[in-house]
Amino acid sequence: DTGSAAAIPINEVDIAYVTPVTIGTPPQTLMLDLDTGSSDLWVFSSLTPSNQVRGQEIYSPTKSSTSKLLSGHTWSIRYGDGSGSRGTVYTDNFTIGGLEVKSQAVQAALEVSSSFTQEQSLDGLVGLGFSALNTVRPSSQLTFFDNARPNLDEEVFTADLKYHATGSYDFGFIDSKKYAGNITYTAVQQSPGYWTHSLSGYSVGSGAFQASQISGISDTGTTLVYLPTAIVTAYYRQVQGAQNSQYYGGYVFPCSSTLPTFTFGIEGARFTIPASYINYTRISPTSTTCYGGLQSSSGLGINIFGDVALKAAFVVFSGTNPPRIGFAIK
Ligand SMILES: CC[C@H](C)[C@H](NC(=O)C[C@H](O)[C@H](CC1CCCCC1)NC(=O)CCNC(=O)[C@H](Cc1ccccc1)NC(=O)N1CCC(N)CC1)C(=O)NCc1cnc(C)nc1N
Repeated sequence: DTGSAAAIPINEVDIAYVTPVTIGTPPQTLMLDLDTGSSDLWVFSSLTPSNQVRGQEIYSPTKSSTSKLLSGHTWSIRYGDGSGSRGTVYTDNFTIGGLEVKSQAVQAALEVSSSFTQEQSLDGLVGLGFSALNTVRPSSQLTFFDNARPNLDEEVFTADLKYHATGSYDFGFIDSKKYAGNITYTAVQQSPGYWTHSLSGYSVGSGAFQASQISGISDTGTTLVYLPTAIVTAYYRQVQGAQNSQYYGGYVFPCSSTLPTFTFGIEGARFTIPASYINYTRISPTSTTCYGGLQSSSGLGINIFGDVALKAAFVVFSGTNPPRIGFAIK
């Protein structure tokens, strides 16, 4: 089997991407954020208090003839940005881009934090990290990818995220029309459950490539790129008027400043993030100060290759044994 579905930016600065999925019988369509940085599939539901729902589509298990309560099971998740949710668990038929998993664990929210309530374009998440990170107790549940894997033509899914445009996620095949040249693979460390791998180095603008192993996670659920302070300061040293603002919680600069590109290595291959991706957003609609798409990871305890980096490449998440991740130019 295979599947292919759109990855649609939820706002004008690509803060996140959502993908249409269907749940249950008859199918209920929700827009979910496919997130390689977590492993819970959870949705706004008919059980979510109405004062916590603001425009989101909801999953109603009672309206699905194929839903089953996974009795005695609960879940509770906390994300890197402090947001979180918790609830109960059903199994039901779940489809992404024509690929169906029967009796997928669908985690119905009984409570969501305010930042989820405020994000009306996001109806939940599909965790595509390793199942070890799943928070359902007393028995953890498998991700959509782990459930689909035995029936996939190839044990892969790919991410083709785009800058200010709709991209795609494919399951079970690698679409050669979506990239140029070769795919460069590198090893993945699957513990504790993220897609953890190393960059082989970086360069700023036309500067020399600095070879150095930089370990981090490729995370479609994180908007920006978070790298070691030394690298980030070297980057913003090239930006007129840039400063690391306590007030804004990161590097900001005059929107009129010229930004260099940022290149990262995967083994021997090189991928360049255009300056426009790193000129992430104005700090307010009328401001002339802009917030960078490249920020320091100090304080996170982990480097994160988020959407700002991933949208500069075609990325193959390979569930083979051992797992690996591949990058290609597009
Ligand atoms: C089982 C837990 C699971 C693995 C969890 N995984 C993650 O946190 C990574 C995961 O990819 C999550 C998935 C997000 C969660 C919010 C909703 C969208 C998806 N990523 C993050 O939390 C990264 C930081 N957040 C982000 O990058 C969010 C994403 C977002 C998008 C749209 C709307 C709202 C939020 N972006 C922003 O808040 N932005 C606003 C500010 C702007 N400057 C950048 C964009 C984890 O590591 N949790 C451990 C954890 C707990 N507590 C804390 C405090 N930190 C933690 N790391």
